[in-house]
Amino acid sequence: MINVTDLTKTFGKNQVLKGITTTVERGEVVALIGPSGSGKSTFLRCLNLLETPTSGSIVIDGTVITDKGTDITKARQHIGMVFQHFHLFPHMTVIDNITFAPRKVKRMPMEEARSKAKELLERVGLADKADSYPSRLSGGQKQRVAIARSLAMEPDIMLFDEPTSALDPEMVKEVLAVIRGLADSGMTMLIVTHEMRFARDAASTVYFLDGGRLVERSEPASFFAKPQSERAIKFLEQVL
Ligand SMILES: Nc1ncnc2c1ncn2[C@@H]1O[C@H](COP(=O)(O)OP(=O)(O)OP(=O)(O)O)[C@@H](O)[C@H]1O
Repeated sequence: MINVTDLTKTFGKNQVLKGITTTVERGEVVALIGPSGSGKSTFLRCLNLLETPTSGSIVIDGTVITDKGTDITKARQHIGMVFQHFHLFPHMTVIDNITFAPRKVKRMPMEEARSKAKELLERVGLADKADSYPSRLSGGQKQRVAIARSLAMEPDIMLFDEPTSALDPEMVKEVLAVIRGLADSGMTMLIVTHEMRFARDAASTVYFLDGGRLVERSEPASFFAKPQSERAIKFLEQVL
């Protein structure tokens, strides 16, 4: 579904991604872990062209999105992204946040968009918050609205960039439960996370990045039981 070949990204003189090659299958849930600055977010952001790769290629469902002349808006329609800070539209109600893109981009009729939004709110446990404004919600609720808003575009792939890092500990669980539900439903997902337990329990594959390289790519059970590289061993000693 996603084929990445020899992907590099350089900011000024800083080569942040140093040739990443990998394949993500449909339905795979990839947890991206590694030390701060190892390139996890940059890798994720390259997948929906929030960062333009310096070299290499990314092919999603047969479309080379890294070609010059790629229609970025079109490429992004199939990829949802959820950020650490929720980026909700503050002056719109929850339901208007969710219906905005389907109406504007897909030209979905209002009634259909609202009915889909209500289903999504149900799914993330916020059916009673449709008419609230984001400022009235807790961080965990805001993040769940952000997830519903991404899902409203019916993406094939969801990208999560540290979705729980800005949340108080008691809210982490509710957001991870929603993400986990999505994983169980077969959504293809890549998640940059510092939640090792989540990576171990919910991911199908763990990517360990270090210094801009994909150092290990394995099933969580084997990665956490027996990491192969010195760097991963040291990293896990620090975080577990
Ligand atoms: N827009 C940018 N301009 C310049 N440098 C950047 C930019 N984005 C990221 N970097 C640099 O790229 C490197 C990797 O950053 P990235 O955010 O991808 O790492 P990360 O592994 O996600 O780290 P963290 O866990 O701390 O979020 C860092 O040195 C960072 O300063």
